Amino acid sequence: MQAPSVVSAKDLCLSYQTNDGAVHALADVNLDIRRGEFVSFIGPSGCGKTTFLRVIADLERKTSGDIAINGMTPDEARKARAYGYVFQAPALYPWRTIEKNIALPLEIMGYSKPEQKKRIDGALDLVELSGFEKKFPWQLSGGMQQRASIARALAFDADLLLMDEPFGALDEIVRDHLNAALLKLWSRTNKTICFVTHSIPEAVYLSTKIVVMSPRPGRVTDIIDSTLPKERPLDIRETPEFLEIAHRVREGLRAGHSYEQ
Ligand SMILES: Nc1ncnc2c1ncn2[C@@H]1O[C@H](COP(=O)(O)OP(=O)(O)OP(=O)(O)O)[C@@H](O)[C@H]1O
Repeated sequence: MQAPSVVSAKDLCLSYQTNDGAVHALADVNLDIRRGEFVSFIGPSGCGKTTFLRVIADLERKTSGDIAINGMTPDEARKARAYGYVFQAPALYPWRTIEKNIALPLEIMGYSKPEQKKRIDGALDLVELSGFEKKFPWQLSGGMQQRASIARALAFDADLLLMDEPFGALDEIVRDHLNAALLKLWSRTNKTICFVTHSIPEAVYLSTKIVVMSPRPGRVTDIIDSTLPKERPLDIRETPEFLEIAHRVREGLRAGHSYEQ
């Protein structure tokens, strides 16, 4: 039996109106994401990756077509706190400790102090930052700060995690470590993850499904279901199976690129 649908897009279009005319950020996107999947979105700048996440999060409105999140409209899903959002930069408040940063959205939502504490401790444990709750963001490395932002997104305990290039600004070694940690977190929690990246190895290493996109208009050019096992040590990246998937992603990106003038 198939897992239930978490995100379902049918002929989804979104155009931004600008002084230079309409920008077709998403054109006829059809995509079905099921519970427990790890889906990466990859493509050159401007192909609509962020826009797609923003539509799910109800930060942008579709122009036409349909989008459902857990069977709800984006507006209903936002009110039901159906997802956590992790941005490119950590976006932590420097004057608040790590635990106070994670607590902020929980305070706004009116959780009791003991419930806040339980959720903060649980989220910090998941990103392996227990013991750092009293530190300020500037006392942590870039990678730890990004883990703290992931903890903040996890504190709602939503089934869906939207991650917009969360590790893009980090060096390769830290990124490798966070990729492995994220996979562990994903298999422990069975969350559904939508992850934007520019990196082919990162997309192939993390994903059960890779969505290749191309710009002008932003559209999906290939959807690749990974054949890699769920358990993935970092050296899986040297196996023929891994390289084969990476090759298909690269071909998809190249085909999309030739579309540009
Ligand atoms: N608020 C906006 N108003 C007008 N055009 C926009 C707006 N936001 C995005 N765009 C345009 O829509 C297209 C898709 O942008 P989007 O940010 O979704 O792409 P992306 O694939 O995430 O790019 P990147 O990899 O650079 O983050 C681009 O051409 C962009 O310039």
